[in-house]
Amino acid sequence: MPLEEELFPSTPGKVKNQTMNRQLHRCFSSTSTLFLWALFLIALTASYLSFQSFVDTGSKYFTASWGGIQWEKQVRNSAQILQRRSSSSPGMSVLVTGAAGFVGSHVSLALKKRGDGVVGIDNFNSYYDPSLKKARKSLLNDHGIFIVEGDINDAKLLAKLFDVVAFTHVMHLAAQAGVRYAMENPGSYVHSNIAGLVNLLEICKSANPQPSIVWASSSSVYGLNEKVPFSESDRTDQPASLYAATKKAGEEITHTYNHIYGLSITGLRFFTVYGPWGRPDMAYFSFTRNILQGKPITIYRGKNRVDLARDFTYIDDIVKGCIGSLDTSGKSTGTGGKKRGPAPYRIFNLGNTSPVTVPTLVSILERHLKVKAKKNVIDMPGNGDVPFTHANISYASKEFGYKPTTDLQTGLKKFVRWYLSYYGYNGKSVT
Ligand SMILES: O=C(O)[C@H]1O[C@H](OP(=O)(O)OP(=O)(O)OC[C@H]2O[C@@H](n3ccc(=O)[nH]c3=O)[C@H](O)[C@@H]2O)[C@H](O)[C@@H](O)[C@H]1O
Repeated sequence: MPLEEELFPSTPGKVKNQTMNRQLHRCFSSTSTLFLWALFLIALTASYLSFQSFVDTGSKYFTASWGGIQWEKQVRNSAQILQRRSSSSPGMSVLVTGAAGFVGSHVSLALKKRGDGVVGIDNFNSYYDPSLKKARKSLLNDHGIFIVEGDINDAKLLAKLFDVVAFTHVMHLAAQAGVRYAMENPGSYVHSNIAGLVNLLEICKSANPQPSIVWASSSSVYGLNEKVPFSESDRTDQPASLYAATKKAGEEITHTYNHIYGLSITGLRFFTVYGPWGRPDMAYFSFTRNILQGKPITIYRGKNRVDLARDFTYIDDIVKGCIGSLDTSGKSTGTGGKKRGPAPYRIFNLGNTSPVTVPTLVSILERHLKVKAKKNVIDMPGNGDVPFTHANISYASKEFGYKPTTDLQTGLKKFVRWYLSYYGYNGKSVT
């Protein structure tokens, strides 16, 4: 009805009829509104209930991805010590975190081969190609090592693992690695290297018996230190990257758990580890891929055109250092989360003691690959890199006879052989 007609009707009778109609209409429309509201509420309740059941199914699925009789059996079998080395050395049962990683997979295999029990945990994140991690996992699986897919931040999962197995040692290698990536994704370093570490230590401190812990720190903690070679007692309070800062924080955090709860702690400062099954994000690996694919490589150069140098350390030497550390770690002293006496707290450099410049690394690769690199040399961007690293290894050598034996030339030859057998000459699938 037009507005004027409603305000000024032409006949009074019409007004009465229209008023009745309007009331009827209002009544009808309020019933239909009610009906619509009821429908809406029913739909809301239904969607809430189906969401709840989705959440339930999800958590059941999550729980089901670990746990259960079969899963526990796999964990127990994998942790079984198969060979005592001597009456004084009964063998270990080791939880290896980051077991599908580069160092983790090598250490796990070496432990298993000499008869120790090994259970792995790895979150298979996509920082680099997870298919390489899956391939390492299947290699370990062939040797009877079970890797649980999970995150070290998952307290329930870690507690369950310690319920099932009384681990004597934890080899903690799970971490967010990479110096320059810390500028892109700082949160991932806090998540794994700080929060994950604390979560793991919380579980270890409450475990009964407490395990001894050996874990991966990094040469990067020396940061802007200029005294060479780097010794464990040198300054480590000038980190050049967030990665280094989180590793340094790890050294302080583990010290606290050693001090308060009597956990035996050994921190290993690895110096640019390389070798077969390595990390695709590292220079030697990405250079190899680019050289073979005919793509240019970027070589950073330090201040005043000085070449950058690293104390590149071959994986087999690092594995020996890890095992030597485990064998000499000594016992944790706490029970029920309470310290009973002082426990060992140690930090070792694991390096090669002979730094090599990045351009030399490239020329060794060119020789092994028989391909010339397309080089693009630029000044080092302010991205967390340090100009050089050089390890003094006398402490590790004294404590457990650490003695690296593979030079860069020999180690890269082994790496290239593995690379070509794994990816082929084109290596197109490498990401
Ligand atoms: O010892 C460690 O604690 C660390 O070692 C490793 O870090 P880095 O020593 O930085 O190794 P890596 O990236 O291979 O660069 C090697 C050299 O190539 C130079 N570099 C690198 C990339 C590039 O494109 N160009 C280049 O010149 C670069 O400037 C550098 O001079 C681990 O990644 C790290 O996780 C940690 O474990």
